Amino acid sequence: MQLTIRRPDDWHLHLRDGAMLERVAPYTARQFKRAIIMPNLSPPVTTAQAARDYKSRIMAALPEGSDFEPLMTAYLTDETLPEQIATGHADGSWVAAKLYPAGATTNSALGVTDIANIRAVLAEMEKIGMVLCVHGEVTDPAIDVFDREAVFIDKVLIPTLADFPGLKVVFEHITTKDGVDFVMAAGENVAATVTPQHLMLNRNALFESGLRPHAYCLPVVKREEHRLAVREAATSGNPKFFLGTDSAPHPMSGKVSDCGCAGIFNAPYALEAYAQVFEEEGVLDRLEGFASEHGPAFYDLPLNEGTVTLSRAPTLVEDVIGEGADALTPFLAGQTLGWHFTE
Ligand SMILES: NC(=O)N[C@@H](CC(=O)O)C(=O)O
Ligand SMILES: [Zn+2]
Ligand SMILES: [Zn+2]
Repeated sequence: MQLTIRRPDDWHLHLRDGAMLERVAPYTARQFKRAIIMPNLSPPVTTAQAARDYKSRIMAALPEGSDFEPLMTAYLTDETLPEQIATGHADGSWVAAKLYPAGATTNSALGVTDIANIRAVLAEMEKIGMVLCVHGEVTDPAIDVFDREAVFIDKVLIPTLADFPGLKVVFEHITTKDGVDFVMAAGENVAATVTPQHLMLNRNALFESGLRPHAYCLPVVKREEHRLAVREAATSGNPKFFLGTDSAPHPMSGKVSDCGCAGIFNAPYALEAYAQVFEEEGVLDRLEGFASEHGPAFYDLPLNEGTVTLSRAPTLVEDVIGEGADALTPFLAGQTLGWHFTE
């Protein structure tokens, strides 16, 4: 049995830089035509020139003959100017801007400390129809880590959309029923991406017979009721929900440590993982919309030409890729998936 779908895109991806970029880019380029490239490098991608330079480094890291297309993003800070964002959008340097609440996740220290500081930027983005990608978690240490997404909706998203009702927002990597309900109730200008891990894991995975650093990402995986709500939304066929892996590689030395980094490296078998979820839900016919159609429609980009094919054959995920301190543990390491990506 084979499943052929229009070539998909990844609407939330970390490719990193330098040697790591060279290692991980081929995995994404193999499965996806385009990806929204997260700007949380160190230092972050805050200028159009930095975005163009980073895009060149990504292109140089692609395998011979690849037609993969990186879609670049701007990292918003308290100092970002509206005209800077608009100019980079108009000249094609970036397609979206990313809001990291300062301190919320990996390399977010220079993010936005208060949404009030970027009001002029948001007004400009609303005017020009530019997408705002959001890491939707509050950073208040008084808020339980499992509640940070839900509180962000009430404290930040709802008031921001009340002020900028036409702003296009992608609520990235949603993890909760609260996130699902919010996106469904919002206007057509609000959508969400969904990762494989938030479809497959609940918070028990963090502690399964011991502490599991490779199941740790942000937003942290939640209770089963939330996983089920996210799964139902992603597989419902609703065009507000689309594929964004949030593949976020960290070397072993970063993951397995006294203070391990957040991030799951799921790029190598991303489509196989999503296909498994859609098959389990009995809606394989909806995978194409989720993976290849809803995202371009929201971003006002053309659908990809061509197809990819998955066959109904086992794929064993390797335990580890590479060696020593630099090794990468892929998502679902050591497990067998029911689908195999062929081309
Ligand atoms: N998702 C993660 O756990 N980590 C991401 C950052 C992010 O997307 O929040 C990373 O860059 O490592
Ligand atoms: Zn994030
Ligand atoms: Zn991310």
